[in-house]
Amino acid sequence: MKLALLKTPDTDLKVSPVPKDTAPATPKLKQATQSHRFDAEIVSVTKRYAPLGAPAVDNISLRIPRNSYCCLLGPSGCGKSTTLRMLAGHEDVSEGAILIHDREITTLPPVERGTSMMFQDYALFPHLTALDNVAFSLKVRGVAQIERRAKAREYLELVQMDHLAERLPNQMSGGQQQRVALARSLITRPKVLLLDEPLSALDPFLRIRMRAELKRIQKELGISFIHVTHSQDEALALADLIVVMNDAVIMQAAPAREVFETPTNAFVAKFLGGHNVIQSKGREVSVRADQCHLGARPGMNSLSGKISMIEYQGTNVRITVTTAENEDMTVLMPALTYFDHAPEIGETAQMSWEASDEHALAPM
Ligand SMILES: Nc1ncnc2c1ncn2[C@@H]1O[C@H](COP(=O)(O)OP(=O)(O)OP(=O)(O)O)[C@@H](O)[C@H]1O
Repeated sequence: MKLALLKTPDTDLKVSPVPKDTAPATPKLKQATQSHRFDAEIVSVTKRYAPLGAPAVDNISLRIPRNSYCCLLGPSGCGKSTTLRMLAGHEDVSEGAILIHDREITTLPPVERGTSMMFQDYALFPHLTALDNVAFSLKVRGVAQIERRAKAREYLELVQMDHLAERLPNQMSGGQQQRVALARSLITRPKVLLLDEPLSALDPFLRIRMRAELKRIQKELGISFIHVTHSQDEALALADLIVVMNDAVIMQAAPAREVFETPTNAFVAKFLGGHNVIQSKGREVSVRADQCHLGARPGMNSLSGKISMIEYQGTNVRITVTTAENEDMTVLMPALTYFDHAPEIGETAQMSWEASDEHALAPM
């Protein structure tokens, strides 16, 4: 590949301090309209940590449309963090190219790429207040104190932490530190924000609250966020674009609803959960667990097995039917229906589904 061909005229390469005229008293943070088609593009990128070893990322291509919330989702070791680190410039690309706003940045140092990274452990400076932590990168860039503090306040307001501006990190909760870390990574006005498992250190309640906040802030700023996660729920809740990875390659990249409703192959269907992968009339299909029923029904396809697990989930009950071939199938039924005739573990059961709810899977 001739990477030079991908270069576009550079109008925004300089690592300039935030322009002086962009520090309004009230936040006006949305980025100006620009003409690029994609916020980020990955073009046939491969990463090999060892010259002869298996690639950690193997010839992946991805286009992230403007103003997208993109989640990189996949099991441990599939190459998500490596992809993120290559976007950030923390890891060299072995082959291929990366573009941000149509400009090739493959070999540029992190600070010149228009990206910013928010780390899992927040990495705040312990001796600096929230305000000074957020202002820090502007200080490094030579922005005057009054201006950088005004700007830092604006970003603390965005993450609803302005009331704790003078607190040190050890005087803040994990969730509050995370908001400060988010403000700190946004103050340089990145074109794309990279987030490596940003919610994993939070308790489940806070995680759900923060993910709503992340989505709000992403839409408010009008930039793309690329967020690495192991969590299917998190990706489905947040993402405009879900990128499912496995074994160093992209299995599917599509809007959340499309990935859930039409997984491309058995890996995606199983990894997302909520699907049964079934051999039906000589082909492999997925059927959503909430479209499967307990008991044989006329005109429907069915299989038989034994009920091996019943999990009460509040709104729904999740019932596992284990077949003679030792395959676990799931029926997700409304709790109210379940309690009408509560089946029990060990019972022989039929699982049925409409042929029209079958979704054909591509061979892997
Ligand atoms: N610095 C490194 N040197 C050598 N191999 C590495 C390095 N970093 C990652 N790898 C390998 O590259 C592959 C992809 O790792 P990566 O960290 O990108 O996966 P991941 O999907 O982010 O996993 P996790 O969810 O566990 O963080 C793995 O096999 C890993 O062992």
